[in-house]
Amino acid sequence: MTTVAVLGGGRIGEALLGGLVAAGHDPATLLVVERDTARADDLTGRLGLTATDAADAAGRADVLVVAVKPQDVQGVLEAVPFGRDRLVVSLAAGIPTSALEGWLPDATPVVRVMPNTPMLVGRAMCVLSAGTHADEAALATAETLLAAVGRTVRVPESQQDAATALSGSGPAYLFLVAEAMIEAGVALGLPRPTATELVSATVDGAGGLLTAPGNHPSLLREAVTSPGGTTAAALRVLEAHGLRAALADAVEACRDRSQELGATYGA
Ligand SMILES: NC(=O)C1=CN([C@@H]2O[C@H](COP(=O)(O)OP(=O)(O)OC[C@H]3O[C@@H](n4cnc5c(N)ncnc54)[C@H](O)[C@@H]3O)[C@@H](O)[C@H]2O)C=CC1
Ligand SMILES: O=C(O)[C@@H]1CCC=N1
Repeated sequence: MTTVAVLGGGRIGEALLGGLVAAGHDPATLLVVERDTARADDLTGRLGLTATDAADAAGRADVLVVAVKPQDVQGVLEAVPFGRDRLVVSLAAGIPTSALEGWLPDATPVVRVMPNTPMLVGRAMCVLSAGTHADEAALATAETLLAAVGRTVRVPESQQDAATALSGSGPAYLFLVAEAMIEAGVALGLPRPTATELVSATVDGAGGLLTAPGNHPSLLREAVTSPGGTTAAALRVLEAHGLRAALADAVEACRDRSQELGATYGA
């Protein structure tokens, strides 16, 4: 079985490790490098895996997953003593494969991934792009790993900023919508726990419909909307307030910010 070392046992690192354990990956083949020792102890206690240092991880792992904050990636990679070939899978937002390759020994295969936080419940959308030296086998290895925590899709690296604007940051847009709906329900007199349950179940159920094979958002919206009915009254207001334009501008702003962050790493 592939030995995987995750550098950074924070939210995303824990989600990946927890997903791999839940998917049947032998904890004896999972390593975490986490500088917060209390956190490392918590992870090893709960997941049965091993906490170690970067040198040991680099010596033992076939795949090194980078799950520290973007500003910590260079330091972490440059501290790793690379003795043999291994695949590096980076989950760090905005850092191009060219920068990652520059911090690693020549010809290291690198796969850049934009995950999202539904990884915490095994329902991530992970968007993958191969670096210069990552061949089909390297991409397939990364996909197999990430399939333990959700879905995967490959894109050319030039599309990573746009992908970030949809699936990477997208959960936050939907949580904002959920918050606003809950507040609106409370304003109409619903108890907060009831409003929260109604909205959470609705978002979950709508997501289930949306991801069912053959469904399309326009058709699903039509199916809810009786002519002259309640939904039509609500949609008219949303359109009048420019919901589509607001989302288009938000996605573009996110893409632009992702490009700006990438430029600081030489993208
Ligand atoms: N939170 C999100 O929605 C998304 C996050 N990402 C990316 O995932 C990565 C991780 O993000 P989070 O898990 O949210 O961050 P986090 O802050 O929860 O976790 C990072 C962990 O790395 C540890 N760490 C930092 N430097 C270290 C070092 N030198 N050696 C060992 N451990 C070290 C920290 O103690 C911390 O536990 C980031 O690069 C972020 O861009 C990507 C997509 C979505
Ligand atoms: O907000 C951010 O920068 C990160 C990247 C995608 C989601 N969170």
